[in-house]
Amino acid sequence: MTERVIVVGCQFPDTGEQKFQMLMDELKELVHTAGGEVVGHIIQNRQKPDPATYIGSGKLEELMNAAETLESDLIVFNDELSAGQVRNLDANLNVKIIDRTQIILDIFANRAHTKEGKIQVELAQLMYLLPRLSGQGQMLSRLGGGIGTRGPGETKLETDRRHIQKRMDDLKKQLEAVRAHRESYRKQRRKNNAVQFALVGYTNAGKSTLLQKLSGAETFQEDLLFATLDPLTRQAELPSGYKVLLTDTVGFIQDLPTTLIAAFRSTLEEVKEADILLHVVDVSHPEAHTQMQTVDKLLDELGANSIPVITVYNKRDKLEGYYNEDTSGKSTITISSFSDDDIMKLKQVMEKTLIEHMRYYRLFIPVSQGKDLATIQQFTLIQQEELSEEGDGYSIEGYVLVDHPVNGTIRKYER
Ligand SMILES: Nc1nc2c(ncn2[C@@H]2O[C@H](COP(=O)(O)OP(=O)(O)OP(=O)(O)O)[C@@H](O)[C@H]2O)c(=O)[nH]1
Repeated sequence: MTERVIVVGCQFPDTGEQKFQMLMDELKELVHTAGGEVVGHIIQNRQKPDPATYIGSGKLEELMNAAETLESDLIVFNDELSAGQVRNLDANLNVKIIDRTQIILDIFANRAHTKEGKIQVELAQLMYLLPRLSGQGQMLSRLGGGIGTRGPGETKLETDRRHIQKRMDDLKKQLEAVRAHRESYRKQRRKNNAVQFALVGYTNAGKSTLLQKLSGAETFQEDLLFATLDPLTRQAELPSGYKVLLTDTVGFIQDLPTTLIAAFRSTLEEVKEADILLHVVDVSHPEAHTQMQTVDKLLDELGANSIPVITVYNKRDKLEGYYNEDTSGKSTITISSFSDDDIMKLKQVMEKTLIEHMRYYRLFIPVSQGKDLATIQQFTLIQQEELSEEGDGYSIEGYVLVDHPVNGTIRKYER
């Protein structure tokens, strides 16, 4: 059954008209992603939120009427509500009420597919719930199912504060264990010296689609926000045949509640591990510029601002007319993920950017050294390989990561 949803938002003086509109539109998309249907919206201009009911009493009455006339099952507020506000609204409205954080949590809960993702979602849900437990009776009676109540932790939520605290401690321990496991995987990767590209970008920019096109592998992808909750890593082959790793990351969103940023830190930490970032931008989105700034700001906060970035303006096919390409000197490319030609061009830019961070080598290797030849072919980016006229060996030109163990083998034949 599709829940009928009314969205409610307040515009305060410090939120510009445009930003407020964007946040409201985004909330509607979030409702859609969570499986609901927006049947109405109520907005109010206020100096500050009403401490008791968030919206003013007149608006509350309007909301009560709308909820009845529109036969809505759910009201979603475009902000984080306090426990008191929820309690007071609950007392006036006969409909389930949730806030922006809860709907994001709900979507995360539905999307988590790895152990780490599930733990993080449950932890974030409990962190959200804990300070709001005072009005327990009403809070818990609201957990009747549907949007805002789903998730790995849903049955465990019906328990007291102490129990929740204990559950959180357990989850944190589990998370540590999962992270230790991932850390060992990272060490392995460093040992193999595989180059890692990470896809970052605003939610729905097309990261999962690009990961799939670049790697040729099947990955989960759909036209819904947050299709990607857990990092996904795939292998991709650059034009020279050099193999790199590509990691997808969770989509950024404006004003992501801080509790969520903390809970999803490890997903975003993948970003810091990357050698090069692909910042995917939906160039057809009217707010593309603001979205880019949001991503840049969050990358800054993560301490990932020293990693080279290739800006990928995606969905060029949705643009009418010519898109004026950025010529600021930064690595940028405008593509459509659906064009094989564009994907090839992007791979060329990726290879070019990567080469800037590698060492050039030139060598001659006798045909008798088959094992070394195979190693060099596997671990370096080869630009040219030619059998000598005498047929006794290969001349090879290429690039190698400066700290890769294969440098030892290369040096034996370099000239
Ligand atoms: N027209 C057009 N649509 C695209 C292009 N690339 C991706 N899409 C569509 O955009 C939607 C979102 O793509 P995803 O790859 O799921 O986006 P994402 O960035 O991974 O999204 P999150 O997981 O929410 O962070 C899907 O419907 C894609 O088919 C493109 O170049 N052109």
